This record gives sequence, C-alpha cells and structure tokens, in this order.
Amino acid sequence: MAVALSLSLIPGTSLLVVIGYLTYLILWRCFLSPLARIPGPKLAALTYWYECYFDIVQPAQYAFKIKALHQKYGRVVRIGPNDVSIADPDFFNTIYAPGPGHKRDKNPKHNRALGVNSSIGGSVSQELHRKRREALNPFFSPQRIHRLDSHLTSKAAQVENLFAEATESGEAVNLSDVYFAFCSDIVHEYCFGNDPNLLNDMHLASTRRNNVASVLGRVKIMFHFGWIRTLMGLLPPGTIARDMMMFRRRVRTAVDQVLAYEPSPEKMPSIFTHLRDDAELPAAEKSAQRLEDEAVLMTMAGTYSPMLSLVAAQYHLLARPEIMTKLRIELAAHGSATTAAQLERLPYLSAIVQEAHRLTFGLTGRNPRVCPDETIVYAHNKDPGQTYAFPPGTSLSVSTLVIHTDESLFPSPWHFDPDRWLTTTDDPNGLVPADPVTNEEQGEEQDATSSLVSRRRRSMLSFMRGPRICIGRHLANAEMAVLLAAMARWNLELFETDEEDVRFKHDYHVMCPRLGSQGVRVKVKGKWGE
Ligand code: HEM
Repeated sequence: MAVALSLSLIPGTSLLVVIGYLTYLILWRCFLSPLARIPGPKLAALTYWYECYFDIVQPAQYAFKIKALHQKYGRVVRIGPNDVSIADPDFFNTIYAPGPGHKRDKNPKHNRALGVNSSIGGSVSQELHRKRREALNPFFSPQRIHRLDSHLTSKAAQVENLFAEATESGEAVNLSDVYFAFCSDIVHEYCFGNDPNLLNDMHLASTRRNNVASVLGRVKIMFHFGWIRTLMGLLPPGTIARDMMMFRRRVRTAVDQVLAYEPSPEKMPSIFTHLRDDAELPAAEKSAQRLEDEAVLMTMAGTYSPMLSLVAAQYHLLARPEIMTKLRIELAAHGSATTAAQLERLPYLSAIVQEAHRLTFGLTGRNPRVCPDETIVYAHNKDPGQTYAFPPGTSLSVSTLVIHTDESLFPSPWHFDPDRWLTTTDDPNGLVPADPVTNEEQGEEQDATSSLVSRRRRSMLSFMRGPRICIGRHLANAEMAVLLAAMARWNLELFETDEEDVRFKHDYHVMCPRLGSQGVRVKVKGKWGE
C-alpha cells in the first residue's frame, strides 16, 4: 500500500522538479545572471533554440540576424544564454589578440560543427593550441611559402592549358571547380608530398568540391545536434552522410600512407612527414586519429576558403571590365614581376585580393573566445553608458559580417571596390609592404591620408587575428596573386553566372552564395590581346 502510494507520487514530484528547474533557468538566464543587463532579445538570452531557429529553419541566417540585432540594440548584444557579440573593431584585439599573460580559449561547443576536435583549430585551450601551432609554424612562414614559387607557377600554367583547350572546344569552364582543384593540388602536395593532379580531372574536381560543400552544409545541424555525429560513428560506414565519410576516408588513406613509411633523409619533408618525425611531439600527438583530424582541417581550409576568395575576385574582374583594365595596366608596367612574392607587392593586385577577402568574410559563423580566468570589460570610449563586464567563461565574439559591412569603414559595403585599399603613401615604385597589417602594428606607415586605409586594414577579420590567425594566409595570398595574374592573360566571359553566385547569402561556417549555385562559369574567348 505504502509502496503504491510512493509510486503514484513520482510523476507529480518529477513534474515539480522540472517546473522548478525551468523556473530557475528562466530567472537566472533572464534576470539574475551577470549577463542579464546586456541588451538583446530575451528569447536569445533564455535558450539556444533561438539561434537554432535562425541556423536551421531559416537556414544559416544567424550571422545576418546578429547584424540586425546590432542595428536594433547597439554595439553589445547578448546573442545566446552565455554568448555576447560585440560590433566594435577597436575591441577586437581584446577578445582575440590580448597579448601575453591573457588566456583566450575556444568555446568547445563550437568544435561540434566540423568534428575536427584534435586538430590545431579544434584545440580548446590556449596551451595545447600553442604546442600544435609551434609544430606547424615552420611550414607557413612567407619565406617557406615562397619556396613553392615554381610549383605555383607550373600549376597556374596547367590552368592556362585548360583555358587553351576550352578556347578550342567552346565549352563552358567552371572556375569554382578549376580553382578548387588548383588549391587542392597545392595543399595536398604540401601536406603529403604528392600531387593528386586534380586539375587533370575536372569531373572529379567537381565531385570533390561538392563533397566538401555538403560537409559544410551540415555544420549547423552538427553544431546544434552534436549527438548526430556520435550516432554516425556507431552506424556502419556510409549509412548516412556518405560524402562526409568518403571525404574523411580519403584523407585518412593519405595519413596512413605517410605513417606507413620510414623517414627518408633524401626526401623533402611534407607537413605530415614532419609531424610524424618530430621528436619533440609526444606519441599521442602523432596518432593516426589526431593526424586525420589535422589533415581534414588542413585540406578543407586550404582548398575551399582560397577558392571562395579566388572566384569572388575573378567574378568582379569579369563583371567590371574597368577593374580588369587597371589590373592589366599594372601587370604590364611590372612585367618582370612573376613570382608570388613580386606579384603580392603590386598595389592594385593586392587591393583586389584584399577586397575579395573582405567580401568572402573568412569564417562567417560565430568564432567565439572564452577567457577562463579574467573578467573582460567593454567600455565604449564615447558612451560611458555602454560599459559592460563579462565574467570569466563568457563566450565573446565579433562578427565578420558586421565589421566588413560597417558603412563607416566601408561605404557601399557590398560594392567590390579595390580602390578602398589604396593609400597615397604607397611606395613610389608602386609597391606595397609585404604584410601591411604587421607593419602598421609596428608603427610604420602612418599619416593622415592613409589613416582610413590603415583602420580598414586593422578591421579586416578574414584571417582572424592573434595567436590563432590563419596559418595558411601567406599561401592563400601567394596562390591568389599568381593565379589572378595568369587569368588576366585570358579573355573570359561570364556564362550563366551573376553576382548571387559569389555573394554571401548563407553562413555554413564559410560563406555560401545562393543555394543551388553551380559556381562561377565562363566561356574562354582566347588569349587576351591576340
Ligand atoms: C582565403 C583563404 C583563407 C581564409 C579566408 C582562411 C581563414 C581562416 C580563419 C579565419 C582562421 C581562424 C580560425 C579560428 O579562429 O579558429 C583560419 C585558421 C586556419 N587556417 Fe585558414 N584561411 C584561408 C586559407 C588557408 C590555407 C590555404 C590553409 C592551409 C594551407 C589554411 C589553414 C588553416 C589552419 C590549419 C587554421 C587553424 C589555425 C590555428 O588554429 O592556429 N587556411 N583560417
């Protein structure tokens, strides 16, 4: 009798516990938490379902919603129960590059999206990240990248051969596939020491590009429903998300091949033979699983992102012939500039590259940092009412979309305008410093006329800043310089392509143009000037 009575009380007690917990959650998140006074929609403060709605139902629109929230609520907006977005380029370094003695970790929840937790990009703690970065750094210095010059030039020549063939056949060429294959061949050779020559097989290049696009197309689902990835790991291979499995399996094969061979003194080390042979690295850092994660990140980041910037630049060069004309004049005036290092110093070419990066937005998703041990204070210099303290553990981010389309920095922000990157203080020989941002940080190149351009450069977030700045940025810029200079030698016409094929419409970790876009396609009319 007593047992039956206690059993009958269970549902009621459980209901009370649930109601009590939910009441506590609502009170804490909306009214009592130290973040409660930060402006923003109460629903976003209360639950992650708010973000989930804009990520999945809309779809992939939260980046645009965050911009709209800043327009409504101001520079500081609470965009999640523990998440704050700050639309102030002057606060950027405090979050991402605070300098020695200040810890900035990643938010582990964001690792779910790509599932490369044991890669450098997936390292949550600053200490672990630093160790992994130190192991890779030697491969990514500008000097080391410029040793790839002959390889870059020969790959660009291979692209030109494709154009010569397309001139004869009259068939349309998909530049998104071509540039994906170009970047993929280069990064694959750099990582594993062999060139898969994807440029030789455009059908395969197209399949591989779409493969990566569908992996990216799932990042929002994986982010909000992390258990799906766990479930996938338990199912027989290929049951769901075949493309994701195939992509990982291909990368794993390349890693296994590296691990299967002994060190060979006469062979130039590739990134992964270097990691395999690095005596300083503990065994766990060289496990096949960890190296697979590293390689997945490296091959995805090293192909898809530069491809996006390349096609954006190429589209605007073709849609706006006056930009192409200026580029050709500059290239003709510096005919001896052929290597990546020389081309990267041409002001107009660099400005095109920079503008393409701006409108490609780097990582379009939230890329928060968490400070584990310090309260961070935001104080707007002109408005004392806008002072906020974020306790340790708050997930803080700056939106690339918000900053790169800030009208006060970039008037008519969606207009592709390389001129906004040119200063009157450029070198009299018409050359720009190799790394303008670094030079500015060192106090060089400052006068009144160039201050707006300097501010724009400091506000560029495409590669991020601080210790986690894109490790492959010098490679990406070298690839772009060489390929855009080669493309200027050809007479190309856009084919069934418009601006919607290169414009940021959806945030799938990186920018995605209109859904269903086939990429940037052209007809090749022959060599320019012939
Ligand atoms: C236009 C081209 C590129 C863009 C816009 C871009 C953008 C970025 C951004 C924004 C990050 C910071 C991510 C974070 O904070 O977690 C990053 C990191 C990274 N990128 Fe790139 N990237 C590009 C090209 C490349 C290339 C060519 C490679 C490889 C060869 C590469 C490899 C990486 C790696 C390994 C990381 C992680 C670095 C770390 O966590 O320390 N990226 N990239």
